Amino acid sequence: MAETDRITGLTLPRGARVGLLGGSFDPAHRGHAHITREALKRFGLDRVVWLVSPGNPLKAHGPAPLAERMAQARRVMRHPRVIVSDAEARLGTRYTAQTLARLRGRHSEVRFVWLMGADNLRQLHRWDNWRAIMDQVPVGVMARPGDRMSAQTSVAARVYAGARLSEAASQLLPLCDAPAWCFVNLPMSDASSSAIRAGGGWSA
Ligand SMILES: Nc1ncnc2c1ncn2[C@@H]1O[C@H](COP(=O)(O)OP(=O)(O)OP(=O)(O)O)[C@@H](O)[C@H]1O
Ligand SMILES: O=C(O)c1ccc[n+]([C@@H]2O[C@H](COP(=O)([O-])O)[C@@H](O)[C@H]2O)c1
Repeated sequence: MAETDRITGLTLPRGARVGLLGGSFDPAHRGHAHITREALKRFGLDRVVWLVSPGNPLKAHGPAPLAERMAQARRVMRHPRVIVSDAEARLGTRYTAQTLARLRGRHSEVRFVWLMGADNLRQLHRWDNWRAIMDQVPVGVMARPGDRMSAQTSVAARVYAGARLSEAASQLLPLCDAPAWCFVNLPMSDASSSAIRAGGGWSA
């Protein structure tokens, strides 16, 4: 039986292949659920953890309260292999490079994969210490409307071109040593939190 880590609150079996989907989830929507189900299949993951962020360091406006976003995320994503987590708030980290270092330290026998939509790969080089992200864990990138091509020619994609795994080999991603990244095409969802907020559709 896996033990629950007293700091992160996560119960992750030894050797498990665990995808981390970091996000504001302000609010969570069907696009998040869709890429999560795809990631489980395409990257051969045992679990996906939704890391509900205390606040994206690049976004000027703070999100809705964490408890509301967690509750909404749990309503949107009910799946036996998906965990909605406030581990970043528990760890007191906001920057992904730092979060990964702490998670890897506390769950040293887990194979983590950082997951993100193509829009985030496009701007990854603006994140704090971004190369440390690529150098710590394999990264799985999922197509998103409008960003499929630009992401693949982004700064991060070019700098780490030699570490790209072909889409046909996506199942191997969790077993790769970093740096390694893989872009997968999938039936795309145009859902976005900003569109929901703009439509006034956010209700916790
Ligand atoms: N429809 C989607 N297709 C692919 N990836 C997505 C989609 N929606 C969200 N993601 C990815 O999920 C992660 C968390 O996204 P986030 O919580 O910021 O939602 P968002 O819809 O992108 O929000 P916003 O519109 O406020 O930027 C990011 O890596 C993002 O790229
Ligand atoms: O570490 C950074 O500098 C950094 C900058 C921007 C975004 N992130 C992370 O990227 C994830 C997606 O953020 P968001 O707001 O687009 O959902 C979330 O986990 C953020 O903490 C991280």
